[in-house]
Amino acid sequence: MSQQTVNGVPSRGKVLTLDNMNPNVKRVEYAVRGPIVQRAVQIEKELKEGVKKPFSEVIKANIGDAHAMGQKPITFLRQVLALCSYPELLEDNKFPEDAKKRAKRILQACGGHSIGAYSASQGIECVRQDVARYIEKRDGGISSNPDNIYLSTGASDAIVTMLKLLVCGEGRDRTGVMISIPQYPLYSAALADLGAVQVSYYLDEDKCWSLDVAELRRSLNAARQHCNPRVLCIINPGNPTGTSVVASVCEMKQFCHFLSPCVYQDNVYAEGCKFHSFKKVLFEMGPEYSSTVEMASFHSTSKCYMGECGFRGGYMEIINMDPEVKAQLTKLVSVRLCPPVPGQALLDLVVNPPQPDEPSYTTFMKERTVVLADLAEKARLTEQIFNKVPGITCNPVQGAMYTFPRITLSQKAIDKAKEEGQVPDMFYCMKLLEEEGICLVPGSGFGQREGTFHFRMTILPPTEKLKVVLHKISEFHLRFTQEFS
Ligand SMILES: Cc1ncc(COP(=O)(O)O)c(C=O)c1O
Repeated sequence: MSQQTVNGVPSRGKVLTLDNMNPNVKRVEYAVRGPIVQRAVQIEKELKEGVKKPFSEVIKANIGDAHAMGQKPITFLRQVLALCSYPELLEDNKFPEDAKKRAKRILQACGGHSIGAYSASQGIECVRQDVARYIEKRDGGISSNPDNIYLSTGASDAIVTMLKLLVCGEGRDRTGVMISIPQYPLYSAALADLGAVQVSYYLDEDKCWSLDVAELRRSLNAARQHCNPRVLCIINPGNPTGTSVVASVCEMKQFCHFLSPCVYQDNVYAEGCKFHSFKKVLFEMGPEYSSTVEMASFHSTSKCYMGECGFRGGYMEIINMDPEVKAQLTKLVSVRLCPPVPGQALLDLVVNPPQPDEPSYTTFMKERTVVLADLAEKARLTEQIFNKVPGITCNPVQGAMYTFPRITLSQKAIDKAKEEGQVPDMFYCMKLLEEEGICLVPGSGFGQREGTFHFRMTILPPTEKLKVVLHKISEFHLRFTQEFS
């Protein structure tokens, strides 16, 4: 047999091929940056090259990235980070004294007094102390131990670390992790990567995407037939559904572990709705729960009013974890040395913002309030505009920074999508992208009930731009419906 050559040199077959690579990695899917986003990037390049399109820019409403959508950084956060990054600025009198004080405190806590040095693997001690104090204040005085706080590279890293710790067993003993449908695809992707069993429970779209305990029980009982469901994950407030989960958590004791990502804890807009931490709920349920339910909750610098997702700051708090397992967790996080130190510094400012007697307080509060008030207004506008369109049904955006409206697609549209080799909502979103330059994520990337179709859109674009986006989607929907009627 003749040997293949490349430029005259005999070529050796690849050692790593699709057939022999880790099969779990091939099962990983992450719609938020999937094929639709790749096409959006390609269209942006085509626009730059002068290709004529019916629009002049691509609006990427596919991801919760506030700064990419034009949100300005909060002054105090960036002042302290600038001072930490370039301590010579501590001599500059343009910086307020409280920002300097904070920067000095953080620098002193850093190895070598520089944010360029590694920190302890669990995170800088004084930052963990500040996180614990923040949690105590948030939860009305329920104590939090800095030893139970682990700083992380955004929330994603901590969530994956916790899942790693939890997954074990083979066959029917394999760990099952209950996640909501729709869900944020980090969870399904991490479960696929780790070879864990995804156990889906459905949120009730007709009741504003609420969590139904009977559905949790159904899903748990069904899962027991084929795996070992040990973990319940509840995203609160929800992504992609934009709803604020107010759940009865009496069922929680059935689970060995409870994961509570609450990266949107400041993003609650609906009147009468308030963020409830599950830790607080546990303590309100009494010591039978608060001293036994093993729980990990997660927060991040990526969302809320700061939107500083590029800094990759975050933390997790664990409660009731077996001390020997905790030692394993500490060992596991030490393998990646430490989370980014600038992200830790930023997190410190988020959990310990300027106080009323400090010079930066007024500006800080003004900037924070404007961002959150704008988001609340955009949440309201989104629901209002979409619900005027026949064929789009949009639940109130009570929290987080997304809407997940239901779209009615005709059989003709569904058949056409099939002909094109696409799932129907991908077909819809691709067509929207090609015709209007708006990039959304198809609902199928988050999971949805069979026969229903949705898309996820962030409400982050500036208000005037958001209005244009909402109207363009509305007009597109009417055109699409007519084309496939
Ligand atoms: C529910 C949920 N968990 C985790 C994350 C990850 O956030 P981070 O940027 O902190 O890794 C996100 C980001 O969108 C999210 O929506």
